[in-house]
Amino acid sequence: TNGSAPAVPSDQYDSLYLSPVTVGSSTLHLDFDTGSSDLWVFSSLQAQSSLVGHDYYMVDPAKEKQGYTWKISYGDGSGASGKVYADKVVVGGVTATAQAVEAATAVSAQFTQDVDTDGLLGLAMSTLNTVKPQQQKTFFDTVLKQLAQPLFAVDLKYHAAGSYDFGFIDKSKYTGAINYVNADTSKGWWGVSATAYSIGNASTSATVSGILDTGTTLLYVDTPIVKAYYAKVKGSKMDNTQGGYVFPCSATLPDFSLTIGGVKQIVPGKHINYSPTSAGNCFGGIQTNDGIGFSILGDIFLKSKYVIHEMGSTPRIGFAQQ
Ligand SMILES: O=C(CNCCc1c[nH]c2ccccc12)Nc1scc(-c2ccccc2)c1C(=O)NCc1ccccc1
Repeated sequence: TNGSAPAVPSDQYDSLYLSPVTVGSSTLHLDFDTGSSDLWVFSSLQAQSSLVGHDYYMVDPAKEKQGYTWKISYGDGSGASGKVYADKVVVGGVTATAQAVEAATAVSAQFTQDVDTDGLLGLAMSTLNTVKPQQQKTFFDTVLKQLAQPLFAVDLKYHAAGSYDFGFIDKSKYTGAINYVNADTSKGWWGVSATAYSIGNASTSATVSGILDTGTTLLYVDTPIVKAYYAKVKGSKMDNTQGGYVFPCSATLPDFSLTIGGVKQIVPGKHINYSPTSAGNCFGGIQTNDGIGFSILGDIFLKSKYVIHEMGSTPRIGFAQQ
């Protein structure tokens, strides 16, 4: 089988993208996340006050995986935890009949206040799943064998609705060739490495290793690259109070690219103006990966491409121009 689900920006800045998913008998709007591996949802196990504004999963005690728990925390300090159920999950017509559904009993304020997000659907390797005493499969792993092809394709868009395709490549969603590289899945993520970067039309050799991550909004790369980029943006500065590089909203932003598999993957300058700040300037879509230890190729990087994640005998990533 095959299936496709829309990916709709949650706000005017593309902070995150939401996709409709049937979980049990509820339709929830989840953030598909290639940077983590838990399918967790707001649930009836939480206090009503935490559920205001959210759709949530009505747990059925008969479906509980007794004694199973989960607890996840992310780099921004957000997180959630709870219990585990086995229930039907449907994404774009693709059905997992007994998918591990991680029902929240506690969710951090970062998620509770974001009333549009009813949970996350992890699409990294199942080796990163946090369920104890036994790790559970991601939705993709659960349905893999029933898919016509062992892949999903990510089509996130700039300030517009895109899609996630499961089991097939949609030729109408890209132009030109698909450029494939092997994925490094050894750390549980969809890892890739670049051999150069370019700012405007100046290219520099460098090794940039990172992960593809639909669950992270921005593009985080090594500090020297970030400094070199904003050196080309008049009036830009690192503003610690705002948590990153900012610049005058009228600034012209150069394109940025990473050369992966010998092909320049270009991020248009326009996409690097992420959002206005409360201080009257604009916040950069490229920021430093200080303290993370690798680069995170988040939505800012992804939203100009059609990216195929293929879990064949050798996991591969395919890049094509939207
Ligand atoms: O966790 C994910 C993907 N799921 C995100 C779900 C999510 C976390 N808040 C959310 C808020 C809304 C929607 C989804 C999420 N990716 C990875 S790999 C390494 C790090 C990391 C490790 C150490 C330090 C920093 C990052 C992260 C990370 O924390 N990204 C989020 C982020 C990255 C930078 C800044 C903020 C957040």
